[in-house]
Amino acid sequence: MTAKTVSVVVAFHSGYGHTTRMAEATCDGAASVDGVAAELLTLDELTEDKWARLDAADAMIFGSPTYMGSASPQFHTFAHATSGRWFAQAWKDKVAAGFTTSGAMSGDKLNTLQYFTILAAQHGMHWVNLDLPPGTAETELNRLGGWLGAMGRCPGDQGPEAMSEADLLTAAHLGRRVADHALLLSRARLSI
Ligand SMILES: Cc1cc2nc3c(=O)[nH]c(=O)nc-3n(C[C@H](O)[C@H](O)[C@H](O)COP(=O)(O)O)c2cc1C
Repeated sequence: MTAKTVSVVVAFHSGYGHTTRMAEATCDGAASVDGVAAELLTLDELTEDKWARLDAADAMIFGSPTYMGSASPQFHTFAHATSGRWFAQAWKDKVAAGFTTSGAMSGDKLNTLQYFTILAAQHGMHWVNLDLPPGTAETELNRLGGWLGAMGRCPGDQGPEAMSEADLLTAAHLGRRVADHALLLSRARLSI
């Protein structure tokens, strides 16, 4: 039996490029796993082709900046537009995970990640958390200490080039973890 290539789609919105950097790191992490094809999918404009790529994915990693304590309006528009797929439970048993960026240290990022988990749960998806203990130094993975997903933080007066390397490595770790889980699930299905 030939092993199937598992597909991971990083579905994200970014207003000013900070979340794009997290998305790229997440995608690179997922793509580094053998047997996995990973791609970026921006949610600014939702085309039929993008919906088809999401429908075909084994795993989706949701990404958005935290705006006003939640995901961005563009991400919310995407989430609402999935309601037809929710009605048909078309994404049931796909793997899901998420990441977000903010300007403040907390910035209420947790609320954005919780919003993603509820979206995934409504679709019957399997949420993959971040299995990293909180970092104890600015340079350590998961320095912001989240468990639900990857968090990035960049002060409001700095551009995307100032994103923390530790946060980008944390995002890459999440990408690899999601890819590993999607592979496991895919192989388990093939062996049934
Ligand atoms: C409309 C708006 C609302 C924001 N709300 C928050 C917030 O609630 N908490 C926070 O820490 N930062 C907030 N920020 C800062 C962004 O989260 C931060 O700059 C982030 O890195 C932007 O990511 P992006 O470049 O991908 O859009 C807000 C920024 C904007 C433009």
